[in-house]
Amino acid sequence: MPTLGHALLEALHAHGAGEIFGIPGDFVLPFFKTIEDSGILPFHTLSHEPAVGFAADAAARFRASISAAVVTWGAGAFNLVNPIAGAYAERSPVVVISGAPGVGERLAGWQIHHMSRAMDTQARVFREITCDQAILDDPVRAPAEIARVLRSAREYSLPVYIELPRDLVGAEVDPVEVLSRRPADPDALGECAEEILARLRVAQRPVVMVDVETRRYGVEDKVAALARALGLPVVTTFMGRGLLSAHPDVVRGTYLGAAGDPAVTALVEDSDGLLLLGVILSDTNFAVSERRIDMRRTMLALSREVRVGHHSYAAIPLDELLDALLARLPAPGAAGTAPPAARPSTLLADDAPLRPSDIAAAVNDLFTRHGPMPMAADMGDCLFTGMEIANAPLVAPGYYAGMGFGVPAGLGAAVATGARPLILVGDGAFQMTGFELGNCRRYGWDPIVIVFNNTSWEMLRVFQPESRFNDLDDWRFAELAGPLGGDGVRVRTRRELAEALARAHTTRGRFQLIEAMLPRGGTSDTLARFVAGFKAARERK
Ligand SMILES: Cc1ncc(Cc2c([C@H](C)O)sc(CCOP(=O)(O)OP(=O)(O)O)c2C)c(N)n1
Ligand SMILES: [Mg+2]
Repeated sequence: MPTLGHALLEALHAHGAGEIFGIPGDFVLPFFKTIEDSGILPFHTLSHEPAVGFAADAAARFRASISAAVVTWGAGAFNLVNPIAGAYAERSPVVVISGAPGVGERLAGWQIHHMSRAMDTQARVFREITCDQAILDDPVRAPAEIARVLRSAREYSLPVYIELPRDLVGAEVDPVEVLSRRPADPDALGECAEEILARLRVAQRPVVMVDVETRRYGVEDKVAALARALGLPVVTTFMGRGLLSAHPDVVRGTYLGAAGDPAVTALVEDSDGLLLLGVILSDTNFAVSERRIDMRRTMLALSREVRVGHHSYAAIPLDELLDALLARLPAPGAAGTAPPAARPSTLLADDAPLRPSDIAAAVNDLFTRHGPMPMAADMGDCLFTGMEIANAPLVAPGYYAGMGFGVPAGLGAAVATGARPLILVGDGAFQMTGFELGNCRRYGWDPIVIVFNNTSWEMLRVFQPESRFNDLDDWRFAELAGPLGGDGVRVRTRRELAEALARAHTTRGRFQLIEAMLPRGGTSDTLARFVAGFKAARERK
């Protein structure tokens, strides 16, 4: 019989986890020992638990599978709350595993170190930001508990919580079985698919909009096949930027309402048959709409439910819905109807001072010459600038909007994809988690990192220009790169940026930090339009 620690690791692997991120502590040392000795999953320690959460979240997004964040009880786990709240908001199935006091210790009656209020306080906190939980305090029940929780993570594409008492890691248990995901009721599935197709057929201007769940459930190819079979255009949401990047013949662009491409905005807002696949109805996706979306003419598949107009079908997994729709259509023939994506802007490499949109142009040129890199963006103007980069795979906190995500997410991308990532991060966000780059050398990661250094919390300044607290000091990040194991360069002009990016691209084995100096008060074109759209939408209310 395997030990509980082994069985849990084997179960993570069997359910699709590809790696573990974590930081040990005395309550989780036995499990970390099992992780290290067993070699069942590669594991990477980072420097602060928020980064562990962000890296695991990004790995889950790029893998379209579960990932694991392993921490100690109390001080470690509570550091994980914010990234897991963000993973819940953006539907990323991170498995949180927290070591915990042993079963015997809990009965001793002491206040145990790392405890905040009570023995179950931590579990109660995580109950609010995970879809399922298990306290593995009984070796007999533990395998079934693990199986149930891991199935929940995969079915709902949401984080789950497992608490592992340190004195049971070596307990003998039965192996964990892999429970199959619960299928839809065939009749309900058929009725739902036929109703959607009937509505799309009578619509004059049907459109498909995709968001994060199409990545989480690995159905981007099926969505592209559906669009081709029906001859429909596909648009992504702000959060869904980078989706279907392998299918440029069907993707018309990203819907940003008043802040986006007017042709894409009209496509969505004039549509009389909007099929929303995995779309989160959030303000960041829709608040800058020039006109409200008519929900009577909208079909929304999200969280294993399908809403058609104002009635809904329960327990309809997104992949099964797509299979049911495709089964009722002729095999997708020719390529989609999207015109070739407009060639993204290219950089005029002259001595003009840098603006954020120049960074997008420089990255577009790099991707055109050498192919796209997996991207991670933080919150801030770097994310809006990212909307101006060609539709390449991108992870970003587009809805939860938590800063600190970018650098750790880029490290998670390096592990999950095995490719060299490009990280876009503002100076404020870099102050939060940028130092995690110090972990690159021991793992051989060599991301290219572009720091948008405007010595400012610029996004806040755009909303409230009169506040002086948005002024940040100049931390001279490029000079910090060397001691952390990378190379850093500060650039001020478009020519310097182009040269630095070319040099970074040919330098492997060390992270490359390009500190782009930007003026306070200047933003990307997209952020300027987004804020104007947000303010206009607020005034309309
Ligand atoms: C963890 C955290 N703290 C605070 C915020 C609020 C906030 C923003 C959002 C609106 O809530 S945007 C922003 C400034 C970002 O500064 P920087 O990284 O330098 O990027 P840029 O200068 O491009 O704005 C803050 C502080 C946040 N989103 N996440
Ligand atoms: Mg800034």
